[in-house]
Amino acid sequence: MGGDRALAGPVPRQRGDGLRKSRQFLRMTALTLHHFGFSVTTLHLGTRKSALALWQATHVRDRLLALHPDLNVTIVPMTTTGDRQLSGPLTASGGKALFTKELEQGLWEGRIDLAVHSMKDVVAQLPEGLTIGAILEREDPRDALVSALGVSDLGGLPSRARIGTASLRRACQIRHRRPDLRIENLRGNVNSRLARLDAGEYSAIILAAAGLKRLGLTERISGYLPIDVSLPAASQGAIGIECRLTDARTRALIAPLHHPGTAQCVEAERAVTGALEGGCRLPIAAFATLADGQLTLRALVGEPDGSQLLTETHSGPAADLATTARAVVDGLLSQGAGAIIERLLKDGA
Ligand SMILES: NCc1[nH]cc(CCC(=O)O)c1CC(=O)O
Repeated sequence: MGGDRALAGPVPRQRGDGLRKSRQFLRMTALTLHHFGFSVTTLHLGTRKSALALWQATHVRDRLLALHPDLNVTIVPMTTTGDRQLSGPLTASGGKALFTKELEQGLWEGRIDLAVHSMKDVVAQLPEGLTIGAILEREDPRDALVSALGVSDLGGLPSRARIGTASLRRACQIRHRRPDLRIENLRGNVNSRLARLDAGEYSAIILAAAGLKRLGLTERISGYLPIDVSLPAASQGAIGIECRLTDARTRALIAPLHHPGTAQCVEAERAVTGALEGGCRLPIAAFATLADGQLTLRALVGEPDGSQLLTETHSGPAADLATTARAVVDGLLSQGAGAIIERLLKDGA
């Protein structure tokens, strides 16, 4: 390296040489320090400020430090537009991109190197130049019932009981089984939703089991809604780490956290919601499992009032998950999902 140049004598100085040399100097310094047991690698890890987001960020930091003891990881809590607008239905206020945009801006500008997200909150189409560098092993994907009286399933709730959820997906599936229940809008972070239940506003609320478990609130779960009662949202329970596409160093550092089985399921689920313009403006669910290299994908599109609920399930080799996802989407469309989606998107616009 550089030897040929030295033998060839002085080289005319070129524009950009200085910059290249100082970069090279920094790199050599880092390598030398590393050689003597020092490391100057610091990663800035961006996160939202909710308790769940901070738990997830801390979890990713701790797992990175366990893998790379020399690494510095600085957590950078950021406020997103979505966090500032926590009133009214999510569907009316611009959707879930609002929860990731500021973090993605931070990645773009180099203020952070990683952004930790619930994959459920990550939109189908990532901004240019960014990638999900790792998806962690999924936590419990089910929805959980948290009820004031400890009722553990939908059937045990009294007639006309008030149920808190802001999710069209949850509302549609609950109403399908129990048209008498009164679904009421409930937004906010996990702890504020629990506080409103405790204040007596609802008989029960529905939350992702994953969030409750991560926050050490497992004992608040009155019962788990089975997958065939409440099909989960695409990616529910999975944490993703977003980074710059070209940031090879960061991508290499997080690569060991990647869980390929979870990633395949999440990819199949997101293929369905992506193809159907999903997001949180529609009652739409998608959930995949893997067994012996076979991926089974189930998805659902419904009417918010629960009057219609279309489901489709297909299996195929995990290596060919795009074909399975396509079959599920085509099946839903041939059952009439297109008309439901078109009408709901028009009404919501
Ligand atoms: N929409 C908010 C959100 N995003 C991710 C989770 C739960 C954790 C997860 O799915 O990984 C939650 C809360 C909830 O749905 O109860």
